[in-house]
Amino acid sequence: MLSVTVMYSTEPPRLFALVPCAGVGERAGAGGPKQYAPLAGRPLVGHTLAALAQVSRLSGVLVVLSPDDTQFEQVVPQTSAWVERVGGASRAASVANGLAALQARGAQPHDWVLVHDAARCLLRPEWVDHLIDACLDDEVGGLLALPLADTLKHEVDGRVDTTLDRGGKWQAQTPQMFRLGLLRPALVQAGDAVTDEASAVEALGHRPKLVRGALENFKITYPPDFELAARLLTSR
Ligand SMILES: Nc1ccn([C@@H]2O[C@H](COP(=O)(O)OP(=O)(O)OP(=O)(O)O)[C@@H](O)[C@H]2O)c(=O)n1
Ligand SMILES: C[C@](O)(CO)[C@H](O)COP(=O)(O)O
Repeated sequence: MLSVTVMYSTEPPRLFALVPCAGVGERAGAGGPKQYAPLAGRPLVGHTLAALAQVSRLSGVLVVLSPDDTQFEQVVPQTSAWVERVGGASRAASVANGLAALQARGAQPHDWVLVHDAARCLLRPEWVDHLIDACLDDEVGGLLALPLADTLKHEVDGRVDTTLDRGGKWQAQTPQMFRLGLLRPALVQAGDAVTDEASAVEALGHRPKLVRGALENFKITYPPDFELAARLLTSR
C-alpha cells in the first residue's frame, strides 16, 4: 500500500467545503455552463451554495471557477463563499487546484474537506451533517453513495451484451469528505484518471466509508434533469 503521512495537529480539525464549478456542461446542452442555468428562481449553483451555507460546522466554502468565468458574481451576487478562478481541464484538476488554494488560505493538512459538485443542487444540509457525523472519527473519510437499485446491463452497439452482477455496487455521490493532507497528494498522484475523490484515495490503498445518500441528491447531467430538479425544488 502506498501511504501518505498526515501530520495531525493538536488543534481540532476544521471542516471546509470545496465546490468544483468550472465545467462546461456539454451533456446538459443548456447553451452554457449548466451551473448558471436558471432553476426554480435561482441559478443552479445558487441552490447548492444555499444548502452548504446552512451547514453550521463548515468553517468556509470555496467555489472553484474556470479562469475565464465572467458569470459567477453576476448571477450569485450575494454569497459568503470564497471564490478562486483556478479550474482545470478536468474535474480532478479543478479539485486539486482548489485544494492548493484552500491551503494557501490557511487550511491545514488535518482539516477535513467536503468536495461537492456544483451540479448537485438538490443537496440538503442534513445529508451533509449525516456524512460529517459518519466520517469525523474515521481514519480515512468517506462519501455519500447509494446502493444500486436496478439490474445492471453491459451494452455493445445499443444491445445488451451481458447482465452484470449488481451485488455490492454503489453509485457515488457527493459530498466526499477527506482530510486535506490525504486528498491533496492522492489527487496529484491520480491525475486526470479519476472521476471522484474517493477513487484517488482508493488508489493509495485506502477504503473510504460508504454513507447512504439520497436519490434526490442526483447530479444535473442531461437535459431532462433540469425539469425534474425544478419540480423537486419548487415542491420543497
Ligand atoms: N473541468 C471541470 C469539469 C467539471 N467541473 C465540475 O464538476 C462537477 C461535476 O462535473 P460534470 O457533471 O461532469 O460537469 P461538466 O463537466 O460541466 O459536464 P459535462 O461533462 O457534461 O461537460 C460540476 O459541478 C462541474 O462544474 C469542474 O469544476 N471542472
Ligand atoms: C464525483 C461524481 O459526482 C460522483 O458520482 C461524478 O463522478 C462526477 O461526474 P463526472 O461526469 O464524472 O464529472
